[in-house]
Amino acid sequence: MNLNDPSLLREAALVGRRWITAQEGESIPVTNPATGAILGHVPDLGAAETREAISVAAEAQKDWAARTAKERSDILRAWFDLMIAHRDDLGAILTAEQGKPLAEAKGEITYGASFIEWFAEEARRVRGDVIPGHGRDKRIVVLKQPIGVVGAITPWNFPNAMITRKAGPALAAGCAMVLKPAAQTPFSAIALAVLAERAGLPPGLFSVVTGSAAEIGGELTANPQVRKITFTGSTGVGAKLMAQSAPTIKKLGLELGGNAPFIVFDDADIDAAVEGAMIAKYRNNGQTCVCANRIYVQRSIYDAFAEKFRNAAARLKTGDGADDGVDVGPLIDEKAVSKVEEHIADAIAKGGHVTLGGQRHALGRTFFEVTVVTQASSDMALATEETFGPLAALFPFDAEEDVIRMANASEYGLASYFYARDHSRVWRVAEALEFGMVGVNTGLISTPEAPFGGIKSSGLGREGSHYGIEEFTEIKYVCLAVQPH
Ligand SMILES: NC(=O)c1ccc[n+]([C@@H]2O[C@H](COP(=O)([O-])OP(=O)(O)OC[C@H]3O[C@@H](n4cnc5c(N)ncnc54)[C@H](O)[C@@H]3O)[C@@H](O)[C@H]2O)c1
Ligand SMILES: O=C[C@H](O)CS(=O)(=O)O
Repeated sequence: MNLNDPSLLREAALVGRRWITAQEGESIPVTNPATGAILGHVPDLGAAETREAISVAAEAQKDWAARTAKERSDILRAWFDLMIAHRDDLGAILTAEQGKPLAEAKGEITYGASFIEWFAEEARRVRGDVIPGHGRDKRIVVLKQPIGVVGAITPWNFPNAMITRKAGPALAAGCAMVLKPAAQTPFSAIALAVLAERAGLPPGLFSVVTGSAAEIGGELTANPQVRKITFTGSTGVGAKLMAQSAPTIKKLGLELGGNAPFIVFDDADIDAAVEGAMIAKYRNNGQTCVCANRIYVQRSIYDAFAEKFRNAAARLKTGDGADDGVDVGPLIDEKAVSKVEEHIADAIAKGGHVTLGGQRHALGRTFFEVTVVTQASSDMALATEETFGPLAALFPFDAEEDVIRMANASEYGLASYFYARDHSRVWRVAEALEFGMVGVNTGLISTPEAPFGGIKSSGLGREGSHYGIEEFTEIKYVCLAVQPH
């Protein structure tokens, strides 16, 4: 990996005010999923270091909260500027440890940095209220105050943006954060901490603790000094962390699994729908929480859509994300490959037809062919389980009410998409879909300006938008008795 600034790839964890290097004790190798090469090592830390990070964070947060919003905003802005200035290096590190194509990785850096930029602005707009009193001698004031120390746990699929989407609002609100990144992609998180220090973020406010997920997560969820847990990852782990947080009544932010329906109605622009479905399906090799897991196409246009979609998918190039012209990288690990294989085999057994791909890629390792299955049906595993890979399943449907029922028949409620041009249908379907987010005539909806999040088993709370910073504040009601003169 050729970096302009090699110091960004640091084999160390940041625990409070001190860096602990991988050489100082037990360490964990980090590998490139495309080549299997070991990129470096990070320390294998646990509960003791997590406790230290929490304690230092609690102390540092007091002064940070006492600063003006402008002071916090200026430091966040400086962090944003450094992320953009080092975009190429951050992208190279991300591709090396996560596998996505370099262009997509650089895109994630821009997207991730935009949350720091957005919340540098929002920092100055956290407002309370003055409410008319319930008596002539009473005044009601509502204060918005930072919640305090935040525990954060993030996934490997967006190892930069899933962190900044939390750290941005938390720090802007005046909180401190102790982060456990995914074991597969720690270097992206560590590079963010290096740049945060350079931006002038006070020591102790942002820790990156690498090591045992169970031990670090156990301490974050049990320690009473941690007042909020913000988690992005699978629904199963989210539920476990929710239970672990219950004894200390922590505020929760959960960004969990999805199973997005992508619906193409007979009045849609088919070419636009194909373009949107390609993005919604194959971005990050199908490894996003908002991927189109189920593509429903109205029967009268099914064959035309299926042919166009297959031809577009066939043009995607699979390979090492560091190589030019690659559209789709490797899957993160063998477990991910097995999940895709299981969903394909199950679909075939239940009447599905593989019209493209369907096998492990000739490149070996965890590369998998871009795959399209037609004649998909609701009894297939992929209809209810998150595939998290390059498998597109096309379901035919007849009536609008049928596809709404099928789309909503899921434990998940994160993202959904549909293409239609009749404005009454657009309103009817957008209101009927039971999801936190609806893309209408677009397959890409994620942006810091909008509230990202889901309902049902897809989580609690929202990240991004002006709603996002509220998640890191507490409301305090002050009742003032004022004696008449
Ligand atoms: N809703 C969203 O915004 C969003 C975004 C990205 C990914 N996801 C979801 O994340 C999943 C894929 O990511 P993943 O495989 O990293 O998920 P995961 O739940 O396996 O891991 C997520 C994080 O939790 C940690 N973790 C795992 N077990 C833990 C435990 N017992 N205690 C504490 N921490 C623990 C992992 O080390 C990792 O850092 C998919 O379901 C995807 O939909 C959701
Ligand atoms: O995987 C889920 C992320 O939230 C993806 S994105 O925010 O849509 O880029």
